[in-house]
Amino acid sequence: MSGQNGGTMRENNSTFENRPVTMNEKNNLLEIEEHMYILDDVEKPNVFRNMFPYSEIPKIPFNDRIVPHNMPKEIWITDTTFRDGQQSRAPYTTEQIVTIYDYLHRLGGPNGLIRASEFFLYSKKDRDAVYKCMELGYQFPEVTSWIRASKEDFKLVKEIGMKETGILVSCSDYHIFLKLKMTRRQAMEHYLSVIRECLEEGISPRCHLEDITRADIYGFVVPFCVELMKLMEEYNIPIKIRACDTMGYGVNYAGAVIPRSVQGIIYAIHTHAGVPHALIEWHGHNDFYKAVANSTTAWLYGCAGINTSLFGIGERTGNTPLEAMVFEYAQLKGTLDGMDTTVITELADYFEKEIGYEIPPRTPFVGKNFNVTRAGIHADGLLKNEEIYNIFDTEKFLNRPVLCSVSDTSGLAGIAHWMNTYFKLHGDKQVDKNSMLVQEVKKWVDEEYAGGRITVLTDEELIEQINAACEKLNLTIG
Ligand SMILES: CC(C)C(=O)C(=O)O
Repeated sequence: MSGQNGGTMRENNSTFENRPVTMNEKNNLLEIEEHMYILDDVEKPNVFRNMFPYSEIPKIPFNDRIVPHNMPKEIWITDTTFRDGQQSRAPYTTEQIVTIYDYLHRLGGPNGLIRASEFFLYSKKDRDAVYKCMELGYQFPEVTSWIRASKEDFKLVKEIGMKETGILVSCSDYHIFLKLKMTRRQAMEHYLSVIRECLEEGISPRCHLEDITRADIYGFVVPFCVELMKLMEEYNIPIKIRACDTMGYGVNYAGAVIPRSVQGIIYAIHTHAGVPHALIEWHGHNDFYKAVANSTTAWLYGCAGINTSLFGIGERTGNTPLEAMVFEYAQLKGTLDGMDTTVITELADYFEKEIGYEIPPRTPFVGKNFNVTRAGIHADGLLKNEEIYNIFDTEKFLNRPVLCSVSDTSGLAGIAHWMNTYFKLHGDKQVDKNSMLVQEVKKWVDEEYAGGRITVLTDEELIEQINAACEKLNLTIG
């Protein structure tokens, strides 16, 4: 596998066929590699019109270069709820930030799988939240910052006692030429000087390579990362590379062309720029519904950290949802490694009740309906064995027992299942779909819909009808 690029491809065709590589050859090769990825200081921006025609829907070209799987031994999640998340909504109060941070700590478990979170430092309120979170004394999530890239702000980060800060280093020509009005060389020199200032303060920079899925990977991103790795060696301070799929253009299809190929980008950063797995992070957006799949792909191809935000709240269509990556982690690794998934339900309740954020009902893992089955025929299956229509034991992992909502299509089985779940009836206490009680309630349900109702029945209505039926039949429930 060598550099795969649209316009400015430089390939390494050197091979050492069927014989051991000598030390000299290895050193030569390393030198060649380093010089192969020199900055391509183009005169005009490369906006990849073949992929992004703007007046047409973006296109996904393929060159069928296959990237090998290369999942790091250790992978983790990082959080941007208080940065990208807050950019897209009304700011959280200091108290809300501290409460959410505390939940994140519990969710991440003793192994700190929610490794870090990033905070604004702009206002007093922002800084108060940081102080309060730091006072909790948790190792994880590490409290990191997001600042304007200036000497004063680096000093502020240091004064507060933080080790790491995010710095914006936009890398596509859309940003370099069209927004910053710079050439690639000017942008690179500017970024490197800012990062040097940060290192001079002893702060570890996390470089946010904005818009990487529209950037010239071998003409700018790799040469820039090679320079960053040299700075890292010079200062002996870790430099993180955050690959930001700002517009959600990344795709995870095998053989797709960079800069859209997630695996191609991660491969280039790790193999050709020499960035260690632990220092590569992926930050996705969901504009094309791909935030989760792309993030998992980034893990699979060499990225250790996936940056996420709670419930995917972030700019436009949002970021990779944190809770989704918890379950992706468990599926890839075969273990939760100590993460407490029930905290996800507590967080969802907190967001709805305390923050007033309405979680769309069909949202996986947290929406009101995520494990609610409506159709009668499905409910019948659930009643026989809940595994048939539930993704996993949602009661155990999320404190959310599988539910069957009652509507005109629920049938007797749906009503019986609703009662058993709602009243937590187990064993011989359970009601049967053929019982008098269920039949009596069904009569009322049928009348409701025969009268033209089109909405599902609420819990309160059902409880009222069940109580009335129990009284009529001289029964008690449970
Ligand atoms: C502003 C940058 C860092 C970002 O969040 C993104 O690229 O999505």
